[in-house]
Amino acid sequence: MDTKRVLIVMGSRSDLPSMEGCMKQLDDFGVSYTVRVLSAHRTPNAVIELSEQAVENGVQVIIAAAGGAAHLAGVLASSTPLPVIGIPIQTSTLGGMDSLLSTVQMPQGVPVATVAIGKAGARNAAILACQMMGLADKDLQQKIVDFKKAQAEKVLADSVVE
Ligand SMILES: Nc1c(C(=O)O)ncn1[C@@H]1O[C@H](COP(=O)(O)O)[C@@H](O)[C@H]1O
Repeated sequence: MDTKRVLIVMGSRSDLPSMEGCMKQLDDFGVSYTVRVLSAHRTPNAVIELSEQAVENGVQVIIAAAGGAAHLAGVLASSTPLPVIGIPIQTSTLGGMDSLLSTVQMPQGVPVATVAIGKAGARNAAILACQMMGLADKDLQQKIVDFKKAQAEKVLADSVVE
């Protein structure tokens, strides 16, 4: 099996539309990833097993997305030494504030690096994962440098409104 550097886990297939930007951003940086749909509530044993095996499978960063009572990222973080980035999925009932608080408010000793609610957060999770991996991968780090430069140039080019 090919080693994929990023493991993306989402709580439900209903989260997929919110996650497309995350996958696209990793594609743009040329970073390989695996996507799994598993739930800390519905399939707890499978989530723990996946997390426990992540290091030996060659994973470097885990990205976890869940909505509502979003315990997925925290449960993944409980069973791996790898960094876990949590994406709070936007919800129709509480706007994603439920997802945000249940992802970010981890107890001491089990951090989850939580990004913004929804699609912006999903894209930022991919960028943050690449920044982490860029510490030991100078080519990837250079791609981040180029990306930020291009982004800044675009903002400056569009900066004059009238
Ligand atoms: N928050 C969690 C977890 C978990 O934290 O393990 N598992 C599923 N979910 C979330 O439930 C929402 C509704 O899921 P369904 O659409 O399958 O009912 C999704 O946003 C999912 O991430």
